[in-house]
Amino acid sequence: MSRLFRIAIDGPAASGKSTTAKLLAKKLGFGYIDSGAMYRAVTLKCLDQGVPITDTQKVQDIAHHAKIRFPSLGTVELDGKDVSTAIRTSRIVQNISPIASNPGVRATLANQQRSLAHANDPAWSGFKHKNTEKIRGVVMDGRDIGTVILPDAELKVFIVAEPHVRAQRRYDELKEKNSLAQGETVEAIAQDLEARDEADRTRKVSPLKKAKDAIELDTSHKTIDEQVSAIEKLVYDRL
Ligand SMILES: Nc1ncnc2c1ncn2[C@@H]1O[C@H](COP(=O)(O)OP(=O)(O)O)[C@@H](O)[C@H]1O
Ligand SMILES: Nc1ccn([C@H]2C[C@H](O)[C@@H](COP(=O)(O)OP(=O)(O)O)O2)c(=O)n1
Repeated sequence: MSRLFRIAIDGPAASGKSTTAKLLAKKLGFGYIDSGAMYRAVTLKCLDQGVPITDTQKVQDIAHHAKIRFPSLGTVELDGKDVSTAIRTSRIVQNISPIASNPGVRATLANQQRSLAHANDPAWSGFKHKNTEKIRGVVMDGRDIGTVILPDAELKVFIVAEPHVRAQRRYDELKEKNSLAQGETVEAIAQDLEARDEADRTRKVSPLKKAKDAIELDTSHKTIDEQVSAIEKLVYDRL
C-alpha cells in the first residue's frame, strides 16, 4: 500500500522556503519541485533571447517552449542546460515580476507543476509509516502552491521571517556564491525583496497569500535544522 502526501510551502522572498523544502524532501525521500526556479528559468530565457519582459505574448511563447527539468535534488535544467547558478543572480530577480504576473506564463507553468506533483517518479522512494504503509510524495515551494497549484495538499506551510533577516541571509548567500553584483549591498537586496513581495502580493493572478488552512512558521530565530524538523513533525502529526 502506498499513500500520496503533498507538502505545499509558500511565503515571501528569502524566508527559507527552498532550503527547508529541499532538506525535508531529502529526509522523507520525497520529490522536490522549486516552482520559483521555473519562473526564474523563463526570465533567464527571455533575457538571453532579448525578448522584452513586458511583451506579454512573446514571453508566453518563451514559457510555452521552455523545457524545464529538475534532474536531481536542487538542480535545474533549461533546454538541456544546467542553469542552477545562472537563475540565482540579481539580474534575474530584477526582471522577474512582469513575468510572474503574466497570466499565460502562470497557466503554462501551473500545468507543468501539477503534472510534476503527480508524476510519482520512481526516484521518490518515500518512507514506511508504522512499518506498514508506504508514504510517497512531493514538496513544492513557491507563492501560490497551497492556494492555487495544490489546494488539496495534505500539508500547507507558510514560511515567514523578518525583512532584515531575509535580506542579510540573501546577501550572505550571494556573497558565498560569488554572485553579488558590483556594489550590491544588504540595503539594495532588502529593497528588492520588498518590491518583489509587494508585486507578488498585489498581482491579479495567483497572488502571494497564506492559504486558510496553512500553518505559519517564522524562521527568523530558528536554525535550518529546527525549521525542517518542525515541518517533519507536522507531517507525522497529519498521518
Ligand atoms: N534558519 C536559517 N538560518 C540561517 N540561514 C537560513 C535559514 N533558513 C534559510 N537560510 C538561508 O537563507 C537564504 C534564503 O533561503 P531560501 O531557502 O533560498 O529562501 P526562499 O526559498 O524562501 O527564497 C539561503 O541562503 C538559506 O541558506
Ligand atoms: N509559485 C511561484 C514561485 C515564484 N514566483 C515568482 C515570484 C518571485 O518573486 C519569483 C522568484 O521566486 P523564488 O522563490 O525563486 O525566489 P526568492 O526566494 O523570492 O528570491 O518568482 C511566483 O510568482 N510563483
